[in-house]
Amino acid sequence: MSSLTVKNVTLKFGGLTAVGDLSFEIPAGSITSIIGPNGAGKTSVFNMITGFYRPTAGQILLGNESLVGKKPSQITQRGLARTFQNLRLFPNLTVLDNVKSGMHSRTKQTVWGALWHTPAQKQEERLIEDVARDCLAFVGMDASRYRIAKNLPYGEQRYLEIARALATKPHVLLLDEPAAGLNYEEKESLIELIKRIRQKYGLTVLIIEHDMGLIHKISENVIVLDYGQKIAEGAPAEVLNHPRVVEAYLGKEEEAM
Ligand SMILES: Nc1ncnc2c1ncn2[C@@H]1O[C@H](COP(=O)(O)OP(=O)(O)OP(=O)(O)O)[C@@H](O)[C@H]1O
Repeated sequence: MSSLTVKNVTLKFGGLTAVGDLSFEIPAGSITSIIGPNGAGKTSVFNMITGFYRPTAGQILLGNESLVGKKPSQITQRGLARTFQNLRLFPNLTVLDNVKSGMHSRTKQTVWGALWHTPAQKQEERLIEDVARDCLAFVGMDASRYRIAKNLPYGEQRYLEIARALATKPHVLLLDEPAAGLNYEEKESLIELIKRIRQKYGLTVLIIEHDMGLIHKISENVIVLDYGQKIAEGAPAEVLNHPRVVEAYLGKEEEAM
């Protein structure tokens, strides 16, 4: 397993610096949260790690390998998987097909094999189905596998995105606001699920969240961004009471009032 390193990373959109000279290291096997007020640059960081945006400057490394310049699919192949703030499911496909759709960047299927249904292709399809069902069972959704994704309750759609990410067999799982829109009980189950994921798959988890209760309960390390800069990092108890962090959040609330 490899650590994930963000080194002096900057991202500019024209004159706007969304992320400025940001550095941090996520130890392999840890659960880390990235927090910060709206517009602080959290999703931009995820988008750079997963190849959706290319940093204007700096390095992003998985172990010793640079991820900068690689496409999202190449980054998935290297073992990083993510979920999105706004769900990106295929709404009209079944739950099972949604999970299988995430796995093709990790399979060896050729176009000919897929067209002619060769024995090797059939065997691979069976394997894909087994892995997809295992991941669904793990998040408690195997019984819903033939339901159409858009008909699921919102909380289950969020779990489905997690199952789809897990099916790519990642080493690093990035969750973008996984608790958004969930009620208290659903959030408590999510905390248990994330802990079980780390325990079972031994992977590194990086979470963007606004829910302080969840951050407190789950994170070993918290990184705080404001205006694209890191303003604090450390254990949740100390970071969440840090004067600059309190000021960043309260300042934003006052501006919004
Ligand atoms: N594609 C883009 N083009 C131009 N500006 C962008 C783009 N994506 C993000 N930004 C800007 O970069 C800054 C950081 O945005 P980002 O979405 O990363 O913040 P965030 O911390 O994830 O916010 P939120 O909590 O609201 O999701 C914001 O000022 C945003 O408007």
